[in-house]
Formats: sequence, structure tokens, C-alpha cells
Amino acid sequence: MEKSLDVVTFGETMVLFEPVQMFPLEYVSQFHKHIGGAESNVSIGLKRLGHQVGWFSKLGNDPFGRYILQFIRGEGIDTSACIQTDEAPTGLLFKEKKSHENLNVFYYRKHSAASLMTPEDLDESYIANAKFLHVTGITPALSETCEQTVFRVMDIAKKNNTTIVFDPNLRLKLWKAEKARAVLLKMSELADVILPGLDEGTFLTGETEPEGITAALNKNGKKTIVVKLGSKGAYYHTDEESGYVTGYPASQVIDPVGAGDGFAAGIISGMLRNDSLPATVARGNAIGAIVVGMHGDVEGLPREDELERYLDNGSNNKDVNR
Ligand SMILES: Nc1ncnc2c1ncn2[C@@H]1O[C@H](COP(=O)(O)OP(=O)(O)OP(=O)(O)O)[C@@H](O)[C@H]1O
Ligand SMILES: O=C(O)C(=O)C[C@H](O)[C@H](O)CO
Repeated sequence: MEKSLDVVTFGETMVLFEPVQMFPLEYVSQFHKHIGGAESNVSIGLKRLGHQVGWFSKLGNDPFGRYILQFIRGEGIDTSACIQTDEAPTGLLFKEKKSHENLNVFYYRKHSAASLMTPEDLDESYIANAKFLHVTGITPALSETCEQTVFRVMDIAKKNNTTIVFDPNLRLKLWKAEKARAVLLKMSELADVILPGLDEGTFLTGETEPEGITAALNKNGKKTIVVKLGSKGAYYHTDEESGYVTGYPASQVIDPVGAGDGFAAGIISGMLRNDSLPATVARGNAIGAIVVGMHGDVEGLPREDELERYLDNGSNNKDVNR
């Protein structure tokens, strides 16, 4: 069967309130409204690069749920598997910026609509119809039923030859370290591609160097693992090849949140294009460097033509197009 979706992803997307002023949150009086959610960030990143993407979640049947759905649908993502419920509200997320270096997030997502996702909600054929599944370690932290849903989706993907890309996205505000480690390691075992940050890799394996982390996560071979190294770029590893790909210099660092999601979109996109692994990692690095230079998680995600100009210009990353 020819698969018509390139990528499917799912998880909680919240309304993200970004403070206009750089104050402790209790003194901020104005916010910009955006959307935030690792999986929808990745879906938007992939769509802008020209891929066919489906994203789903459970949203509250409320104005914020409608805002999220309209935004994601407006980006051209297939949202036909998304559910709206009266049972619980849409989750919210507030960022706090006390200085450029001091960034904090506050979640209002306990018992949210997304936390009510269950395996019974799933449309198996929708997942089977995708070439890639993108899944994060945020979803199983939301509730027991979300954890069950994640493993059910991974199981469906495995049975249907859908490549599983796993970003651990460790969020210790959402669950206890011991439980997080156990679940994220179980997800790593099931995944074909793993995208940990260096700290996440250390958290999962106890190893402090990218080489040790990838060796520990790839015990059974066969996996592609790319360790994100912030401004330094990334280290990739398979049984056949491994190496470092230097990052692109960010013109400025305005908001580092979302760089990892842009990176994931670049990696999946490179794989869909059958690019070499170093070229695929370079795509991820370039998108990460572009994203950190803009406010919001999704606003900075480049279109394919912008990304190509950026890659062609090398370190001279000014996007002048005239
Ligand atoms: N300051 C920077 N300058 C240039 N590139 C960067 C910078 N920060 C991040 N990147 C690029 O983005 C990628 C992902 O960033 P990072 O390592 O911060 O991931 P992460 O911790 O998963 O991010 P997130 O906060 O979104 O979860 C890096 O591997 C790198 O390619
Ligand atoms: O932290 C979360 O749960 C989010 O999904 C919000 C942000 O958009 C995400 O962290 C960026 O990776």
C-alpha cells in the first residue's frame, strides 16, 4: 500500500503566552499569544519544508482549542484525526523571561483535554498510512492513559513499517526522574531514530560524551542516533558511520526554546529526501540556528526555499532575497 502521509505526529499543543516585558511573571501585564507544543512545532517545520504531515491531539472544545486547531490547520497540516472534547479545557503555557539568559516555563496543563487521550481514541489506519512517526517523551508524562497511547501508537507503527523518530524531550516538571528514565528508555528501544540532547543522553545512559551515549542507546545496532550539542551542532551515529557536524552560527539568540523541534523537522525531512546522514544533520543544525534567532516556537521555522538559501550562504546567514 502506498502511504499518503510522509509524517504523523501527536501530542499536547497548548496556547503559549509570551510576556512582552522582561519581568518576573507576577509583574508582567501584557503577553503575546502563540501556540506551543513540541509535536505541532515539528509538524509545522516539516510542512514548511514541503512534506505531507498529520498531527493530532485532544483539545478542549473552547476558544483556545479552536485557536490551536485553526492555527495548525492553517499551516496546511492534516488535523482530521484531532478530537475536541467538553470533558476538560485546553492546556496553557506561560513563558517567563527575567533576562535573556533566565528563561522559565509555567504549565497549566494538569487534567487538560490532551491528558485524557486514550488508546481507544486512535485510528490505526491513520498511523499505518504514514512513512514516519514522530513521538516525544512529553506525551507519556501527561497521564497514565497518555503513556498507554504512546506505546500503542509505537506498536502500530512497528507493525506497519512506519519509521519511528523519538525525541526524548525530557520535562522533569511533569514527572519524577526515575519514572521518566524508565519510560524514555523503553521508548528508545522501540525507536528507529533517537534525537537526544547531550543532557538527555547523559540522563538516560549515565554517559557524558556523545560517543558513549550513542553506544549505550544503540546496543542492538540498527538505530540512527543524533545527539544535539546546542550551538556546537550535533553528533550522529549508526553502525556504519558516525561523526560531528558543526552548527551554524546563529545571528542572535533570542529564544532557544523550539530549536530541538526545528532540528527534528530537519532530520526527518533529510531522511524523507534520502539525503546523506551528514547532510541531514546539517539541515537540522541550520533550522535550529534559524529558530533560536526568533520569538515563538514556530514563527522562525523556515520554508524550503529559505532553508536552501541559508544552506547555500554557509556562515554568511543573512537572508537577503532581492
Ligand atoms: N545558539 C545556537 N547557535 C546555533 N545553533 C544552535 C543554537 N542552539 C541550538 N542550535 C541548533 O539547534 C539544535 C538543537 O538545539 P538544542 O541542542 O538546544 O536542542 P534541545 O535541547 O532539544 O532544544 P529544545 O529547547 O527545543 O528542547 C542544535 O543541535 C543546533 O544544531
Ligand atoms: O514543554 C512542552 O511540553 C511543550 O511542548 C512546549 C514547547 O513548545 C516545547 O517545549 C518546545 O520544544
